[in-house]
Amino acid sequence: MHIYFCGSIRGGRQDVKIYQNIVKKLQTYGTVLTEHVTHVAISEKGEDAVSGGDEAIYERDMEWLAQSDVVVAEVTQPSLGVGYEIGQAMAMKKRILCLFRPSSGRVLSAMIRGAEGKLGGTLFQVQDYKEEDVEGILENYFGELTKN
Ligand SMILES: O=c1[nH]c(=O)n([C@H]2C[C@H](O)[C@@H](COP(=O)(O)O)O2)cc1CO
Repeated sequence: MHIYFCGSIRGGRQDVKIYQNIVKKLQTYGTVLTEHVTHVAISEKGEDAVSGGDEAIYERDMEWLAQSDVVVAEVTQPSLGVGYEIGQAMAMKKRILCLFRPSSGRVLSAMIRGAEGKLGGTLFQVQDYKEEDVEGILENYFGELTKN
């Protein structure tokens, strides 16, 4: 299974440790195409080791998104890129799980929360979670997926 993980980069790197935990768990279910999102060496300036710059990053990521079987997005730290990836993934009719921590004190964008169910059935889901529950949430989600 190919998994596309979305997490904030230029939107701010505050949650990078949480991304690491999520991706570690995701790697037990398949290949995470975007593991770099969890790298502490990538600052909020973005990747600087990609020759071809932002255009190459965009093209690589859209290609990975197209290849993915499931998209998991941590949406607590607001990020234009993550919002864009989710919109594109919806247009591609991908299976998408958005994870949000209400304990952050933030209120999730209506363009994400309000899109729940819009692809029909459970294709687009938003799940509120606490950090300590994330493994169980992913176990349930991927358990259901592999049943189908
Ligand atoms: O350097 C990058 N590399 C990269 O893969 N991205 C992608 C993956 C992330 O899920 C998302 C983060 O978007 P943003 O940088 O706007 O927070 O965009 C984004 C950047 C920088 O915008």
